Amino acid sequence: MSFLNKEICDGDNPDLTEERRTATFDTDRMAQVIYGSEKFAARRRQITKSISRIPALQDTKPLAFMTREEKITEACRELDVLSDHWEQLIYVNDEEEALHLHREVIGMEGHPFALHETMFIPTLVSQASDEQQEKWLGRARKREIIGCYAQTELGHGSNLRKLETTATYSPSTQEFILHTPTITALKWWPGALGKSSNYAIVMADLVIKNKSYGPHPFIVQLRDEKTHQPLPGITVGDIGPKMAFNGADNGFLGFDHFRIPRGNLLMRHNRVEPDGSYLKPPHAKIGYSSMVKVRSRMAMDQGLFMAQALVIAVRYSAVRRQGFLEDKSQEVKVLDYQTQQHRLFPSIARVYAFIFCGLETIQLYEKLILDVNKNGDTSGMADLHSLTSGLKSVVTHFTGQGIEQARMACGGHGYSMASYISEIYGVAVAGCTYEGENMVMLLQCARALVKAVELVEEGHPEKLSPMMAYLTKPSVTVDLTVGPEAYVKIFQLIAKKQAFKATEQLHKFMVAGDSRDVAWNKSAVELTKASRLHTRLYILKTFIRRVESITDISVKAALTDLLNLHLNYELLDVASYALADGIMSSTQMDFIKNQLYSSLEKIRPNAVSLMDSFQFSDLQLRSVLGRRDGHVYQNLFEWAKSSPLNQSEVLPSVTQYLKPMMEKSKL
Ligand SMILES: CC/C=C\C/C=C\C/C=C\CCCC(=O)SCCNC(=O)CCNC(=O)[C@H](O)C(C)(C)COP(=O)(O)OP(=O)(O)OC[C@H]1O[C@@H](n2cnc3c(N)ncnc32)[C@H](O)[C@@H]1OP(=O)(O)O
Ligand SMILES: Cc1cc2nc3c(=O)[nH]c(=O)nc-3n(C[C@H](O)[C@H](O)[C@H](O)COP(=O)(O)OP(=O)(O)OC[C@H]3O[C@@H](n4cnc5c(N)ncnc54)[C@H](O)[C@@H]3O)c2cc1C
Repeated sequence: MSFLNKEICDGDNPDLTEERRTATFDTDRMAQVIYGSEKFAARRRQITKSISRIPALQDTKPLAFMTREEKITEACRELDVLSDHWEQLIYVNDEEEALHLHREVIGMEGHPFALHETMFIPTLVSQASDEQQEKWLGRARKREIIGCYAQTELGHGSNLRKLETTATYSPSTQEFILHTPTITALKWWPGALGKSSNYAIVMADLVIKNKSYGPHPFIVQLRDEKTHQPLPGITVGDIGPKMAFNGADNGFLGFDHFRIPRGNLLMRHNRVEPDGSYLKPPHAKIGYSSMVKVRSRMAMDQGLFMAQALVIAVRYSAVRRQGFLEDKSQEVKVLDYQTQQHRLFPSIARVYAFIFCGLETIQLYEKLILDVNKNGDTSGMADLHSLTSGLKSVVTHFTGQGIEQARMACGGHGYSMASYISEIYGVAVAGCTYEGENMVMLLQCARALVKAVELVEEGHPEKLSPMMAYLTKPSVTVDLTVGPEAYVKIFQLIAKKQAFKATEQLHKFMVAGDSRDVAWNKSAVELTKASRLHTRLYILKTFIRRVESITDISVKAALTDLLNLHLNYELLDVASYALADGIMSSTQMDFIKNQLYSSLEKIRPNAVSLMDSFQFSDLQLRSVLGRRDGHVYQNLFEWAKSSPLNQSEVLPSVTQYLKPMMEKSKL
């Protein structure tokens, strides 16, 4: 059976058209699975179409040829155009639609509202009291003010307990005095802080009567709403160019005894009364919820980053012809090489796997905030924290690897900014650092794992959360031909063994006299390994669950091929653990390899459509190499001709330096 990939156009490169015609599923139906519902997949297409009808958002100068200032100005111009059309384009206050709109129009290099949407508003939603929401949330949602999230300092990012910015309460004036006591206390890194934001959520150490209560969120006005000048007592600016994200003004911020009213401490969960008495929150880490929010989105967002790189690499691989197989009269598409498939297809599988996890964790966060805000129920916080800590670390690491492979899969043209892959890479790998450095977050996940192992060892397996239940599973011999569940069983055994080994090592050091912290550090590499395996098991199980739930037969069949590839690739990747512990035999290893190679062949005819299903417009992709029409050579030549260097035949640098130098050499 052949399904028409909906947007086949007569003028497209025939090599791509051929790929689209031979797909075995409908890309609109696949988009419904990717984006979680028929309704949202259709809304995305509708929004993309509406954007394409706004001339001021088309044909912008390529970002690769712009300076940082030009990028920032261009993002602001686009935001201004969008604000004139906002209500016609999306349902106001729909976060997913707003994200899609921004991704499409402004792209991934950053913009003044990036942190406003992802952290400033969510912090007001989760941390501000009803009265405070009344005062600020409406204004923020209407975009009358621009906010950011200022937590990290020059000297500390990971260890929040050592943040140095203080918010000292003065009962006589009922104000907090914000102060930056040292250079290392300067806020450093917050996105959109440098030049765009006029408000910030500032995380500062709450001090009352000389007692420190740890980091708390405050809403702080930074700039005059009319003039945009920094308020007296505030030093603020941009931290300079970065590896990527250069359309964003990540900033620094210092306070010189800057006073804010008592009502600016966000007080949904804790309070400071006028006399300075402090009311504790229901959970010590509730003030960290905005970080958990972003982490809960990261599997989805990183999946979409990797998807963009793979759309480019897979389309290009289907039009790039080089070398011969059997037929010596025509060169083959490089996508037909097994090595090219092995380079790209496991990442395609991971993209789908990450996105399915993201769909789940985004919902888990929403449920958690409802539970906390409506019923004061914080019981889900620990599990979501450990899950999202592991997940953000694993997905960002593999996304970086996948994007780099996509770049190499495009040969020389992958290295050109025309492919846009380097920018996607730069933006995506920032995720290994922001929202918790990956090692630090893997160790957070390990805390929960060790606790769970200790419960099993102490004879309390009934106290384990469902995610940890596999730690009680007995060793069994597994027949891999049975299907996905057999792979899960082996993965569970591997993950369980590593969790117990790492915990055993930790305990051994403690028994030998080390403090828990020192023993923890001596076991840290083994602990992070346990966290990775635990998280990869979760990803694998989510993938299986999602595929099982699909009703469209052809979509399910295509995703089953991808799932099989994922199962075999993941198991092969961790096979050293399984072999060392005698969980798998070398015969089983050979079986997995053969399964993997045959999965590559099965996926090959659907590769282009599996990536087309993400329905990224050319505007969003910003890749000359990955455009939907597949006319890569013409498009590359036009792009190169448009380079500012090619706008004159002889550059001033030649007239000024090279010519005189060559003349001198003649003498
Ligand atoms: C187009 C562009 C697209 C997308 C991008 C756009 C915008 C986004 C871009 C960038 C955004 C980036 C924003 C940021 O980076 S904001 C700054 C983020 N910073 C961090 O993440 C800091 C990381 N550090 C921490 O989170 C913490 O310091 C810590 C490592 C978790 C340790 O905290 P600490 O207070 O010292 O606690 P511990 O003593 O280690 O643990 C005590 C106890 O508490 C548990 N815990 C910790 N955190 C939480 C939590 N959030 N929820 C629930 N429980 C938590 C911890 O596990 C431990 O529990 P035990 O039972 O083991 O005792
Ligand atoms: C693009 C980008 C955007 C950002 N946006 C924001 C923002 O909007 N708001 C904001 O507040 N911040 C933001 N940040 C800052 C970011 O959250 C921090 O940089 C991040 O949390 C890492 O902290 P750090 O820089 O202190 O790293 P460090 O902790 O100094 O990490 C350095 C090394 O030390 C290791 N290390 C540190 N602690 C431990 C430990 N306990 N055990 C083992 N190893 C350890 C790490 O693994 C790492 O290898 C952004 C950063 C980037 C890159």
